[in-house]
Amino acid sequence: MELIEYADAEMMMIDLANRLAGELREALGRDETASLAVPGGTTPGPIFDSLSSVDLDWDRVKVLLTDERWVPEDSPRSNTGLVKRRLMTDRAASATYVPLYLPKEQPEEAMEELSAAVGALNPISVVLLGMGADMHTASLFPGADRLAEGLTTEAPLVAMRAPGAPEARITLSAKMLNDAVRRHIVITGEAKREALEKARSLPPEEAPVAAILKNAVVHWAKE
Ligand SMILES: O=C1O[C@H](COP(=O)(O)O)[C@@H](O)[C@H](O)[C@H]1O
Repeated sequence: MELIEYADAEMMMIDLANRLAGELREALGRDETASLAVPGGTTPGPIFDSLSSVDLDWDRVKVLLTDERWVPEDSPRSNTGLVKRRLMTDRAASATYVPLYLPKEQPEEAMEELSAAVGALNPISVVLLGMGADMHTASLFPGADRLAEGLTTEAPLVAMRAPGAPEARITLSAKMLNDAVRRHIVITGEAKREALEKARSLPPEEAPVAAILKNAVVHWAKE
């Protein structure tokens, strides 16, 4: 794992957006299309704001989430809603969105269809992940019902329900995340920094982020 510390969060978000754009450009130089997986939650909005205006061959880029909460797109909890509002706008509006949600009662009912589309992207060119202070990443939560499956399966996606999460989730598996060509984790604040340090000496069953730290670049700013 490589750790990059930034003087402030605003600078980190801009730098990281530029770095992701550079890696996507590199991928587009190699292949006909490139893919970018991004987190939801409260952290990545400013990265999306910068990235969306970058001059890139966006019509050759596929965008997906690292995980989704099983709620409709118009819910304030929807990660899809966030990505559509803040990333897939401006120049990035011409990218193709690969969904992690379908309007079905439970994620299991959509698993086959979603897995086929997501599995076809393996290896993802660039993955950006967030992390919670509880050491979850994507929707690989400590104490989740299918955490063991999420950490070991060859499948691209796993449905997940966790004690602290109000709705069912769907998440990229650890394998799908680790297969990515480039992998970044973005965190802010002292609590998450402490959680990251703790995770480094714990097994993934207790600290799921530990499963994807190898060869990842962690970007941290105090706030
Ligand atoms: O629920 C989620 O949480 C994590 C961390 O979110 P943050 O609000 O602490 O930044 C996020 O990475 C994940 O994609 C999201 O579904």
